[in-house]
Amino acid sequence: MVFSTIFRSFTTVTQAAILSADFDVMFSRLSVPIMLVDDKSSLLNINSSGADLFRMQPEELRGQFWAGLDAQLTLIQWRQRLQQLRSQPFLHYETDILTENEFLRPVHVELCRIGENQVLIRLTDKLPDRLREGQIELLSESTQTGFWFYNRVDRHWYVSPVAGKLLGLSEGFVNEEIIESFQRNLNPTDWKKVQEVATKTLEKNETFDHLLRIEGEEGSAMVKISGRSVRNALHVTLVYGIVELDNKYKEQPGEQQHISGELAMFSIDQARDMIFWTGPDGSVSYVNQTVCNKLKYSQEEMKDIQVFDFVRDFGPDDIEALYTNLREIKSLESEFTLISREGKEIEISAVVNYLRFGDKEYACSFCRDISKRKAKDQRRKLSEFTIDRSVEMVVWSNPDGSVHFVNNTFLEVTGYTAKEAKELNLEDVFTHITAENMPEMWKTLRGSGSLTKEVVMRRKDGSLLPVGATLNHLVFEDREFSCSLFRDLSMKKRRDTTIELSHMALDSAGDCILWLDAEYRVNYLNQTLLNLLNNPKEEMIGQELYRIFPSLSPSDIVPNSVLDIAFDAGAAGTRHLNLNCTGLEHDGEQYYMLVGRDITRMSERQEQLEEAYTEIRGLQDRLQEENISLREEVNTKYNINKIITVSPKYQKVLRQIGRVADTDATVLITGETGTGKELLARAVHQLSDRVDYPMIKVNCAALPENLIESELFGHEKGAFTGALARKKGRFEVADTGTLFLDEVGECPLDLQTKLLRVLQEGEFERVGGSETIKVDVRLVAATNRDLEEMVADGRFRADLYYRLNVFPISNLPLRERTEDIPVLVEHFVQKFSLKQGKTISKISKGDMEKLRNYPFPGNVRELENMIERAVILTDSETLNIRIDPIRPQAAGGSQRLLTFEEMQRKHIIDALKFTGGRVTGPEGAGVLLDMNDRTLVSKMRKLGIKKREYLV
Ligand SMILES: Nc1ncnc2c1ncn2[C@@H]1O[C@H](COP(=O)(O)OP(=O)(O)OP(=O)(O)O)[C@@H](O)[C@H]1O
Repeated sequence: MVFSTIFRSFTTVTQAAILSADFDVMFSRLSVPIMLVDDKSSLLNINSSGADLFRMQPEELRGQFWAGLDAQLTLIQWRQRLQQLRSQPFLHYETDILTENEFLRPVHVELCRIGENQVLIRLTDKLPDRLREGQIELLSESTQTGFWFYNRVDRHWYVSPVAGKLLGLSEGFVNEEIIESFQRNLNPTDWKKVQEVATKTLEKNETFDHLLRIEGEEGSAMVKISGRSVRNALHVTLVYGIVELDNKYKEQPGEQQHISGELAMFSIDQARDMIFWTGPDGSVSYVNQTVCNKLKYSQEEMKDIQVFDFVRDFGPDDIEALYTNLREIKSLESEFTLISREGKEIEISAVVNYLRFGDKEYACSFCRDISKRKAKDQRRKLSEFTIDRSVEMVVWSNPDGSVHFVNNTFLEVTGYTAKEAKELNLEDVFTHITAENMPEMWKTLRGSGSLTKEVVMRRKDGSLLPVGATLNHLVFEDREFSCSLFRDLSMKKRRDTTIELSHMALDSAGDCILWLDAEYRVNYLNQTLLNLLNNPKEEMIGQELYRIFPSLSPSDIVPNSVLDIAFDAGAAGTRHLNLNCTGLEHDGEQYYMLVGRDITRMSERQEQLEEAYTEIRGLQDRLQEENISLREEVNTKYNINKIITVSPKYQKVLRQIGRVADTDATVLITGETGTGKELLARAVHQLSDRVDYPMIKVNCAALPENLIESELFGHEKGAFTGALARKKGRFEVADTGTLFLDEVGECPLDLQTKLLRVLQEGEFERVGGSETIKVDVRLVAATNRDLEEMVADGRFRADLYYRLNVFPISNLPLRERTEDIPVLVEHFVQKFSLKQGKTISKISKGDMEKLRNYPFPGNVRELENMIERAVILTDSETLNIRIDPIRPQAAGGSQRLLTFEEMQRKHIIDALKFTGGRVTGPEGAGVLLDMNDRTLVSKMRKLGIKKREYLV
């Protein structure tokens, strides 16, 4: 019953408790055979009662396998049992265990699992219970029947005193001597019979009944020995039986009396207790055989000595005091130390009885050797001593909270005396324990077997102390205890605070900190680094280095080195770290610390700076080139900003302009439409000495044939219908300045003749006038036509062509200077954004690439229009541009087919150029285009055409 409680209480014992010294002590103290095995059935611990069943020492058994000791158990069965133990708390079965002498002992096995992988095994010896020797002796005496048995497994003989007497065995017989002694009392024939019977009985499960003549010291007698055997699956384990006098002897009452007296004496002699009869003077009247055996004196020798000779520290005064006491209370219990003949000390516990026969007084003492118990007490004291010196406070308490035991550490820490401590209750000491919650605590403790928590302890002076507590539930000798261990946490708390502070400091450091272990796995990383990685800390600990910095490998981690790395920090983009690597050794382990400074901004600035330098270098180079062509050769009035270019080829063109500008030479600018011929013409004017005088433009293609002459040379009043007043012609207006003849290839042939005259003679007459007018005009002409071809075809006068072609400048199409596209885009975006009041600062890389690859048949004008449209459509910082797919070329011509909108646009612009920007009225573009003025205005708005750009 007691055991089963303990056994069950073990099921709740935690792993920590199993490892504790207390557990070991308790385990070894248990009298029931018990052992602890792991899941591989290896025996971790066994107490001495358990080891006795194997007839071995605990040390010999530890480490052996239960599956080997259990004669019927295989390893597979053991695994099955373990499996069963997962779903049920206990398992029982019957088996045989293999003893040291290779006998099988039948046992009952009880298994229960404790902790994760340990099993507690309780064994119950199933060899038939021995009757207690005392009981047997009683029975023997009253029935005059002797009992005996032979435990074959333990090779243990028991022969009750009556049986011994009947078999004529000598006194003080022990195991091996019994057979020898017995044989001596038998005649050889009987001995042979006995041997045969014994062999048969041990082989089979037999009963026997045998009559033998015993030749004892006190004459011969006929005795009957009966017996039977008990066996297990393999062999007989036990033989037992009785011995009694043959009936014929029993019928003799005198003899019976005699034997009975003898047996009584014999019984006393063989009793386990030491029995002394002593007188008040210290003389020894009688000692039994057990005393002789223990003290190593013979019966005779004992009669010559006094109690003072073998009881330590016991003198005449003591015996007198003892008798005084005995006469009054008749019986007393006391402990003495006996000294054997060899000087060995034997601790005894004695029950001393007072006997009086006539005038003679005796002290009859029944003494039991308690040396073993004393040694145990000694051991207990030693463990208490050890507990007292433990750094942990130990408190054993009862279920009502009253303190059962405290160690010295507890007294030192709390300031209580040992006496005061005994009066304490847990609720006096721990702030969290109250009489109300105590039952709950015990319930939890019983359920889980152990509790660990941080609590606050109240010292005697009322001051509080944080302690770490481990409470264990233990049942010892049928009593429940809580065995609690407390550790002063104030130091730990202080250390924890320091650690916490250091962690906070590391976390709030501006630098990224990463600790790696010897395997280059993450041991710690601070918050700064975590913020960059954007991953939970738990996921990062234990990870390999590349998970943090993919570009780093363990071989890069060299103590005292500095590394610059870039890594992808997700949403935060690419980050640049400057890492300092340090190697450290702690507790014999190697660690590496990487302290990284985020130098992303610095790197970005560096990159920006480098970009800026490159740009500046580029600008410098460009400026240097421009300087050569423009600043050195061209006058300072030249407005370089209006001509945007980075193309070296185009700069050659500009250098030509610079060279010819301040001469009076006629300049012929050729090139595809929209390449900027007019821009070059204006540059020639601006860079010439005539810059302070007007540059007058005449678009030869836009002038109606009937008006062209009067437009160029002017007319007198009434020269033709509608000539209401005299009007100066463009040549006259351009006097001392520059006349720009745009699209000169479109000039009608008769006009070409008149033009030639002006160019050759520098004079002309107004239409309808006779006055010869002389003008000083610098002529710049431009055309997108191949004049040479026209001359060859007779569509252009050769002499005029040579007159114009004094200084030919061939303008480049945009597709031959694609490097100008990005700068022109930027220029136009800026120009139109400003106009539209927008802030557009970006263009996608893809769009820019598309633009660079676009052939721009309409050249810079087409690009300009494209950008203007895009700016109108853009509502963000990034230009929203649509690059039209390239359209086929117009059949037979060099120009591509214009869209309907482009065509309308070109047509309106041409009209505006002709009217000098006038839209409405009799001289407006509406009349030319045969369009209602309001329709034209709205069309222009829709197409983004500004009349002021065409005002002359
Ligand atoms: N290098 C340049 N830098 C800035 N703008 C330019 C450049 N070249 C041309 N442009 C612009 O392109 C548009 C067309 O230029 P321009 O009228 O001079 O060309 P064009 O060759 O005379 O055309 P067309 O043959 O149709 O008369 C104008 O708005 C002009 O300012």
